[in-house]
Amino acid sequence: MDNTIEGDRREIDTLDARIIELLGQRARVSARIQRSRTSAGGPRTVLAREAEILARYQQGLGTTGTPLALNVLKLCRGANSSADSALSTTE
Ligand SMILES: O=C(O)C(=O)C[C@]1(C(=O)O)C=C[C@@H](O)C=C1
Repeated sequence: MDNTIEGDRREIDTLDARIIELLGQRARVSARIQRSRTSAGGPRTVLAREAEILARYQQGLGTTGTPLALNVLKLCRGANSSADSALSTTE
């Protein structure tokens, strides 16, 4: 029983590490888009695009998908700041 729980926890830890890595990767791609748009004089955020993303998370994960998507977007908007060292590793 304990062995099964320990094994499953190791699997969860591995999955969480992958999710964190993917979120960092997403944030770096998002920062690239935002930099490109703002350096051309555009806005940092595009609400229509964010609405598409919210809808996709909700479709895939149900109502919990919405706050999750909002936090993913928040993370990715913040990744543009040079003070954010946790996400600033190169791709
Ligand atoms: O798709 C874009 O245009 C982005 O800038 C990326 C992104 C995102 O992280 O998904 C970030 C900010 C925008 O408000 C919309 C979406």
